Amino acid sequence: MTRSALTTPPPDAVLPRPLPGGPAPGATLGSHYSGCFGCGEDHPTGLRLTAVTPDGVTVVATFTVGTAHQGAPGLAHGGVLATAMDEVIGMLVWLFQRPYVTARLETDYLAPVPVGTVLHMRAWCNGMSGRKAYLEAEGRIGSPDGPVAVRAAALFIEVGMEHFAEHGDAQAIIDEHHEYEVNP
Ligand SMILES: CCCCCCCC(=O)SCCNC(=O)CCNC(=O)[C@H](O)C(C)(C)COP(=O)(O)OP(=O)(O)OC[C@H]1O[C@@H](n2cnc3c(N)ncnc32)[C@H](O)[C@@H]1OP(=O)(O)O
Repeated sequence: MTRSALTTPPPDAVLPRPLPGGPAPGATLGSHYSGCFGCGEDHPTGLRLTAVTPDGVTVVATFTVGTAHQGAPGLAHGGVLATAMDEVIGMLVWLFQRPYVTARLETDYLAPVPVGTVLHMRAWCNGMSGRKAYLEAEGRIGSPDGPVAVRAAALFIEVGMEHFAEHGDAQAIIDEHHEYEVNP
């Protein structure tokens, strides 16, 4: 992965460990919001990704590229592929049981992805330091060990629930996830 210093963990970063009460190995991770473009089951044109965590610290997901996702005729749009990378990384940070948002996303496109492709994605964390999580993802064509078509490195920042209350609709999150409180 061509990664900038901004998405490279510092020497003091630590690797995450599975958290008590987190999903069991092999568990499917639910959507964080039903209206989310990346994972929401109610979104009419979204990617509707679902992910599985094999071990409590990484996630895998598949995304079938459809005609709604084209850039060039017959080929996936690069922005849609970046969205898929952002979302699978977002599903990974959900395992940390604290709210994070994308601060920076870097993407390498290595091969065109035709419509009809099943993209096998994997995301993992390279280290955490304070509020910062340094993350990486890849998408492979056709199978978990197929050719890599897209790679991403990201910096996510932990925020409080007030981030969503101040800038968005925190109540919509709380309505779906009763474990979250805006002013705990
Ligand atoms: C519970 C429901 C979960 C739902 C999840 C949904 C996830 C999403 O939708 S993400 C959407 C897209 N992302 C966003 O909208 C985020 C927009 N950005 C922001 O809100 C802010 O810039 C935010 C929160 C990332 C950082 O702001 P703030 O909290 O004030 O922190 P700030 O002091 O600026 O930065 C903290 C550290 O991160 C670094 N940093 C912040 N942004 C970046 C960046 N883009 N690149 C590199 N470093 C950065 C800062 O330099 C600082 O580093 P240091 O501590 O070493 O000085």
